[in-house]
Amino acid sequence: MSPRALSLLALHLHDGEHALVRDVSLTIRRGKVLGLVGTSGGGKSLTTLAILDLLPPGVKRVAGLVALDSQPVEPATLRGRIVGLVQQAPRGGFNPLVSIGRHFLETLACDGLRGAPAWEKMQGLLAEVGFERPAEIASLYPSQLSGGMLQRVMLALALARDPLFLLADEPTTDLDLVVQARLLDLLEALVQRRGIGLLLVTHDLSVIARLADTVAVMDQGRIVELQSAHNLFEDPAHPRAQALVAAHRALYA
Ligand SMILES: Nc1ncnc2c1ncn2[C@@H]1O[C@H](COP(=O)(O)OP(=O)(O)OP(=O)(O)O)[C@@H](O)[C@H]1O
Repeated sequence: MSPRALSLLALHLHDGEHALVRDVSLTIRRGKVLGLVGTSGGGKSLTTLAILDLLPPGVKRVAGLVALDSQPVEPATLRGRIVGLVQQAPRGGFNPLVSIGRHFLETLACDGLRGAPAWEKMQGLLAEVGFERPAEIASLYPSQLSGGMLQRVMLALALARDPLFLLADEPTTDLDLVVQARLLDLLEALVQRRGIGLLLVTHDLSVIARLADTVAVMDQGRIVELQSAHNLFEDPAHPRAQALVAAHRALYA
């Protein structure tokens, strides 16, 4: 049976001088959205990257486990096939001299998919993220697409190997509100249609209000609050969570 839950257990990250992430445990469940919010520099991105063992040089995992349905796994083995990754500012995530189509073909070749079946799968993926003329998009180069289009292409690439879980780190930052709303609709549809478990990292509580089932609040490398999205807005317990909700209400109430 395919795994239902992806967990991070008691993660500690260190840069040699300071603890950056302390005792962080999280569980992402299939068909659900776990929001990860908090102050800038709180440790959200490093926590996300640790799930796939993609930490930057100088940052070490000194303790902690990644598990699928409570069975410990080697994080690097999850990349792409079990867990997809979508990051912010997609332009830097593409090779400018390589067409969109070739980006897909290289990813699909990881699973031995080539030729006509690969083209067919690529067109299906591009259609799934809302492109009406997938073949045309595949022929373009990254510089010929807008930021919002590239973000959708990145999402389609993250789905190329049919992952069960998706890690999305600030996927809507830098997009205009209309494009943001479209991307959030798309993520919600993927969770429902494919039964993907989504970790959604954001500093924007309106994104959380729109999509998350459960929310973890991070502050200075620790999770200081973990509860349902509804309760976070109604009754935030930790001062950091209270400050985030108050700031959100001041902006949007
Ligand atoms: N390569 C690195 N080497 C050393 N320290 C790092 C490195 N990358 C990040 N850090 C530090 O680790 C801490 C957590 O950073 P991280 O990027 O995970 O925070 P974040 O919550 O994602 O912030 P933001 O919302 O601004 O993206 C910060 O103090 C940051 O300065």
